[in-house]
Amino acid sequence: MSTPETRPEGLSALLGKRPEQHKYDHGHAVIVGGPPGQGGAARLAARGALRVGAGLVTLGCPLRAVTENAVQLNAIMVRGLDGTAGLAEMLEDGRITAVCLGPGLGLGPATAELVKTTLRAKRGTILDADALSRFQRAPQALFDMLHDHVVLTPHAGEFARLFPDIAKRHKAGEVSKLDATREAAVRAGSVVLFKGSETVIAAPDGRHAIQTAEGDRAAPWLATAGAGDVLAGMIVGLLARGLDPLRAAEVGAWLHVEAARSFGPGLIAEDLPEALPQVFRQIGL
Ligand SMILES: NC(=O)C1=CN([C@@H]2O[C@H](COP(=O)(O)OP(=O)(O)OC[C@H]3O[C@@H](n4cnc5c(N)ncnc54)[C@H](O)[C@@H]3O)[C@@H](O)[C@H]2O)[C@@H](O)CC1
Ligand SMILES: Nc1ncnc2c1ncn2[C@@H]1O[C@H](COP(=O)(O)OP(=O)(O)O)[C@@H](O)[C@H]1O
Repeated sequence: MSTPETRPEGLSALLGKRPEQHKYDHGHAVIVGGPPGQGGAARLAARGALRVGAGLVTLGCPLRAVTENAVQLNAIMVRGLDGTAGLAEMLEDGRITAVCLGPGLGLGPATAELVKTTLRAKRGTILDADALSRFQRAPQALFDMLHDHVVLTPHAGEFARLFPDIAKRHKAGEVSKLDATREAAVRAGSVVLFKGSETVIAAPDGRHAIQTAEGDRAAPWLATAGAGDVLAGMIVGLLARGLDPLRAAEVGAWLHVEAARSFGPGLIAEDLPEALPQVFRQIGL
């Protein structure tokens, strides 16, 4: 089976770095992590953001999780946050260009407050994992807060939590994955990236992209714990670098599959960020 090439256009211009630029020219991405013992997902996301080229990456986490994170990170900075007030204070720094919430964040009430605080700061924002699942009981409360610089990245389980009626119609074969994702994007009022071996990305204005990892482009090794956390990190890194939400999601999804294909069988989530330099070489950066 021949799968169409879905390489986004203009990658060199979007991803390259010029000699006269310094790290702040490539943006500062923040990943908000969760409690001690659950930091792996946020650290994976942070590594994805750094490898995709964000100039600076900080993992913000509860004060009691600082030691665990700091002993495992070097190029990625760690900052203890005293709850939502601490996050709000951090986001007063206008050089922070994008924020990722969800991987390993937990499903408690604090997650909803951190999401609210982040969305008020009007930065490029990616909401994944627990930042989506936390709103299962009241998805509209989340949609009411979203703005046009947000990307939601649900897997099928998370998609069904936020858009149960659409998921039901999709499961019954009444709507395609593309139409389901487009409807979800309109309802949410933000870009939605619906994950899977076929990853569909849609914006509320109807623009869309599809990244297929099937047939010639199959990458079944991506079905491994933490692969989605790395994808969230790659997208926040691209948002931090100034790509618009649809482009960041599209380019991130393409790089994610290319990194998996470049590494091959045996892939684990940690390998994905480390495979990016090889992909960048292949596309001539
Ligand atoms: N190394 C780590 O620290 C990891 C931490 N993780 C974190 O663990 C938390 C829970 O995330 P999970 O996604 O595991 O659990 P969730 O509770 O979000 O979803 C898993 C449930 O959804 C169902 N489901 C339906 N369709 C699915 C699909 N296409 N893909 C995945 N699940 C589907 C599954 O059957 C399962 O019952 C998140 O905070 C996440 O970031 C995971 O990402 C795994 C790796
Ligand atoms: N069989 C598959 N083929 C290609 N890509 C896959 C496959 N299964 C999962 N993926 C991709 O791997 C990632 C898994 O993300 P997710 O389900 O959120 O896992 P996690 O929460 O463990 O990180 C997504 O980007 C998804 O598109």
